[in-house]
Amino acid sequence: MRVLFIHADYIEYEAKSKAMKDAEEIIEKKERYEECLVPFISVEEGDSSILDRAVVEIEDVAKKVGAERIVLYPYAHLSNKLASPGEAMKVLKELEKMLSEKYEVHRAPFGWYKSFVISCKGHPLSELSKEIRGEAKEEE
Ligand SMILES: Nc1ncnc2c1ncn2[C@@H]1O[C@H](CO)[C@@H](NC(=O)[C@@H](N)CO)[C@H]1O
Repeated sequence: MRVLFIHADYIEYEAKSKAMKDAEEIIEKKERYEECLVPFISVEEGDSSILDRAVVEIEDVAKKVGAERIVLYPYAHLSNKLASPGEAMKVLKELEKMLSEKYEVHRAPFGWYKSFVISCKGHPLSELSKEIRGEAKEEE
C-alpha cells in the first residue's frame, strides 16, 4: 500500500464523472471536511493481508499530527502494482471500519474522477508518504 498523507485545514471534493462502470453509488457528489488527516491511498495487490499494519501506520500519523478526523481518499496514482478495483474497494471499506473505532472517518467516493481542493497546513509533519508492507517474516 502506498500512502501520501496530508494534514489539512480542509479538503473539499466533487465527484465529476465515473472512472469505471461499477463506480461506487454515491448520495452526495460534493463534500467538505475541516481539520483532517487525508491519506491518499493506492491499494496494492495483496493489501487485504496487511490491514492491521495499515491501521497502525495511519493511526500513528493521526496521533503525531493530532488529527481526530480522517478522510480516506482512494488514489490510483501512487503505485504500478495496483490491486483490482474489487480488492481495493474491500480494503478501503475495511480500513474505514477499523479506523472508526478511534476516529471520525470519512471516505471519498471510489471509482470516480473528482475535483478537489486541499489546504495543507504546512507544518513539518503535514506532508508524509509511506509504503506499508506486511511484517518481515521471521527467518526460520
Ligand atoms: N488500487 C486502487 N487503489 C485506490 N483506488 C483505486 C484503485 N483501483 C481503482 N481505484 C479507484 O478507481 C478510480 C479509477 O482508477 C480511482 N480514481 C482516482 O484515483 C481519482 N483520483 C481519479 O483519478 C479510484 O477512485
